[in-house]
Amino acid sequence: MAATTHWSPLADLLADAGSATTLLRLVPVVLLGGGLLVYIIARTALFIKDYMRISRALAKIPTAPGSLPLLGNVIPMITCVRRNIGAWDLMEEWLDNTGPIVKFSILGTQGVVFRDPSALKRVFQTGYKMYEKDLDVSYRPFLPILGSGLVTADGALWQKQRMLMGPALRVDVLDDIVTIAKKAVDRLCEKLAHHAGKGQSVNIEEEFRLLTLQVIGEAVLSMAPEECDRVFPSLYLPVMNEANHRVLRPYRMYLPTPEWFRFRTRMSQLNEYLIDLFRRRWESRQRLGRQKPADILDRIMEAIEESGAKWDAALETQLCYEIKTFLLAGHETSAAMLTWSTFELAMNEKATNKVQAGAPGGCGRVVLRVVSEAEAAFGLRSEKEANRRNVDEMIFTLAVLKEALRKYSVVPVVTRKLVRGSGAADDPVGVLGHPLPKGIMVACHLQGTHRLYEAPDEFRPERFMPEGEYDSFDDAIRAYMFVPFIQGPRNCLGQHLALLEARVVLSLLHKRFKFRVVDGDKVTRMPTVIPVGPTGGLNVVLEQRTDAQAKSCWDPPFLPVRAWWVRVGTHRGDLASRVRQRQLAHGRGGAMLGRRQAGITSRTYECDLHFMALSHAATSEGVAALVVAAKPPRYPNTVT
Ligand code: HEM
Repeated sequence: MAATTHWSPLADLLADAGSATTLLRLVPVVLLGGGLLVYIIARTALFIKDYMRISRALAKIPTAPGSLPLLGNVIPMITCVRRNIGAWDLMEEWLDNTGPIVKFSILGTQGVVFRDPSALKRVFQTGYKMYEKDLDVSYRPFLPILGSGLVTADGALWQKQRMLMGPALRVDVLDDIVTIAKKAVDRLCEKLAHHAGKGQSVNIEEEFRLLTLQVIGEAVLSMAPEECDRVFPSLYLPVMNEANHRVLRPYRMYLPTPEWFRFRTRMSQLNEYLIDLFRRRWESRQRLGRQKPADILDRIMEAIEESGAKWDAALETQLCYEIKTFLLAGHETSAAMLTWSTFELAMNEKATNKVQAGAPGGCGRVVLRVVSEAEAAFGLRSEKEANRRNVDEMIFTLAVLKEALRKYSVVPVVTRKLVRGSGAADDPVGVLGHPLPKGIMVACHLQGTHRLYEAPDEFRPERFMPEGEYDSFDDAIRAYMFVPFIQGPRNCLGQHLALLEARVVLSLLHKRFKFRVVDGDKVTRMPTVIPVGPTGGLNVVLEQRTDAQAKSCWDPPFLPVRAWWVRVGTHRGDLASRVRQRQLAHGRGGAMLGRRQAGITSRTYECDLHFMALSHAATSEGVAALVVAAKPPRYPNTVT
């Protein structure tokens, strides 16, 4: 049998080592190898020096349990999924057991986590310029999709883009959202009607995801629902799925697996689709001149024209990132909020039905208020075209959504990197009395903040009604006690859109159907994906809610009333302006109708308030006499 010989360049070189030409051939190899070695040593030395600097600066902060050399806390953060909890839940355990601020490390990246509202205020507001987005860890898997879009941009680019994009999402587009959301929920109801009363279960989370994509697709790009259903599930959703997988399995970003290639192909198809749409829109704008803006894209293009920017490939790419950012930021979060709200309403209906077995109507109290607000805004048979003002008045439905965002914290943690300053304490004010060093990751534990409420596991929308628990927090920190959209200059640009859309969808859906969750007691929060929805979706069985039931759901305590109250003796501050401030804070705008001096020691106020808010105010403010008169009902068709 012939022996097989292997050719080896290294063996050849060694065999010829004596000759001068071979030595010359070795020079670049040695130089390259040596250079690489010096580079690695220098990088390692710098890394160790930086690591030691940060460790020294954080010495006084307690360490999270389970930390290992080099790996840090990465193993407990990955394995906690086996306990069916997410890394964010593990962090909450650290905060519960170790202290209000805890340091941790992930493969050499050191960080601190906290939940105190004053600390959030530091990062989000007073010191926000020192903190940038943490692109190295949290956002890395999403960078191929979001690029330098608003969520992932920083510095001057972010500022420029925020100025450009901000108005497009804030002003009159919100009026259109009510109509767009109403059409979308009508379509969903038509679909759900086929399942109603048949005992078939529907994954309502999936339906909400499609619905919110349709709403954002139409609001941003005027896409027809059929077009949304054609494009997004085949191109956009699989790309998002893969990015989500990469969060816990970052190696998927680098291994050229079939999924990696599919990700790339879909990304470029999606980009092509969007850029083609932009070009056609831009050309038609140039041809037809200024028209009434049809959607958010039109508004952005208007801002681009006004800024005098030239339409070129760089602008197209940036716009593509921005639109994908809106699509991503604007649908999954909203779908998760709607899913949890529906879950809570269904569980509430079930609980109340048990208590009130045989009671007329048999609706749960929470559901009943939501239904009554839908009737008020859209008419008894949803025949009315509601406008934004009508939806703004749905304060209880808004409270339900806020409470779902509080209880389930769909975005449980937001991370930043401290980037500015010099010296040992780069943010000398720092958080909770600890100056912080440059280069660390800070994890603002929004979920932890949301659990600083009384009985945090209970679903109590009243917390967010006028004079509720939220109002009772100190003025200095109140805004940082409810942070699903964070606060400050980098707050969520789509929050008004999201809450407006969700009020329409949630109220109309519950006006038409009763929901029962399949295995409701077994529903848990997904431990691996943000935004956090229920593991495996939310399966519900539904039946039609009849008009008669809905009618009987009208809830008198929420009738608007006109009131006069008297406070005797001296009191802290001006009660009238406090009540007014609180109303404004809740978007009620209820102006004082009059104010009159009544004697020396008492004052009489007349104002527009809801009964609930009044009774709270009366008890908490030491009111001596309260006279309440019913206002003419705003929604006569809903009062039985
Ligand atoms: C319930 C729904 C939503 C929740 C809970 C939510 C939450 C958040 C949070 C927590 C951030 C801050 C992220 C960070 O700083 O790392 C954010 C930013 C952002 N959100 Fe939302 N969001 C929602 C809906 C929307 C919608 C509907 C849109 C757009 C149509 C949107 C657009 C954005 C944008 C553009 C930013 C980046 C703002 C900036 O950095 O300047 N969001 N959102």
